[in-house]
Amino acid sequence: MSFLSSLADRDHVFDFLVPATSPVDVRHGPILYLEDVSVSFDGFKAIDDLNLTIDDGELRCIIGPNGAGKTTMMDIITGKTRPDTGSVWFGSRHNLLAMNEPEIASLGIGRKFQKPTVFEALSVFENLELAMAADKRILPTLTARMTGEVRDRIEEVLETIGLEELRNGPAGILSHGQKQWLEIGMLLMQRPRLLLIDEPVAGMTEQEMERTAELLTGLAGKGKQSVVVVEHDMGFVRSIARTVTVLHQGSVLAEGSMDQVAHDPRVIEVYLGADPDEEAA
Ligand SMILES: Nc1ncnc2c1ncn2[C@@H]1O[C@H](COP(=O)(O)OP(=O)(O)OP(=O)(O)O)[C@@H](O)[C@H]1O
Repeated sequence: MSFLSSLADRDHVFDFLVPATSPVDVRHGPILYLEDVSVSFDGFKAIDDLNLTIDDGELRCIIGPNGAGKTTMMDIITGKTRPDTGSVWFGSRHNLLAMNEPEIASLGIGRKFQKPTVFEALSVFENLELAMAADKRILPTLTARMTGEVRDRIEEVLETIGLEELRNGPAGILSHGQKQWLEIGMLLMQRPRLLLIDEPVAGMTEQEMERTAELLTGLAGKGKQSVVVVEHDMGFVRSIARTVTVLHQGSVLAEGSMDQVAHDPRVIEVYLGADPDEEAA
């Protein structure tokens, strides 16, 4: 919309009038919208005219070969990398390209990297408590400032991630899978609207993978979170995916149900290999 026509549009809300913390507005569209986004590193186009739309409450899986641009895409959404061109919107109000990383995080976009980074010496409970604290160096319990509201939220999150029984044990003794769930719980403490999760099941046992599938599918939903999962494990993707986006050379090669993309000849050629049923089973 041009500046002049936006002046005439009574519903138009100017960026500078919207406080960074105002709630995400998904009444008229998606929760996340990337349009014609490109970024080059030393002349190499890592993201090339990328278009992506994530609906409110959706659970989307992103797959693609190494170097397809999945991490760079996440970096652009969270403000770590600035694209050369394009636009990135969170709901219809928040222009993410006008914000820095902390501002974007405070809007309710949580990111989980592949490797869990919990505080091993602290208990599971304290890790969740710390995720809520404004000053990460001081546990609220030490200053006797933990409110009932925070305590209730911790209880809720402990139940969601299935670690109630382990609440008082040090996070260091958790299995790899349990650490991943705790870290997801730490993100949930902030009541995010969008979760970006990088390879959640790498290194997990079958049982942990099943539990993670339940956790992620349970988190997604309208009025709850939207979840974007980058994952290489096709069995896991098949078990959780409604819609799969295949990235290749920085743009969307295919999008659809797991079955649709697994049988797409272009996807088979660049990513899945010759036998989609075998690879995607
Ligand atoms: N900061 C950077 N400087 C130079 N090149 C970069 C930078 N970040 C990413 N790239 C390049 O951009 C391309 C896309 O990388 P990216 O890490 O986004 O891919 P990916 O899909 O996440 O891969 P993987 O599945 O291996 O994690 C790669 O060729 C990578 O080498």
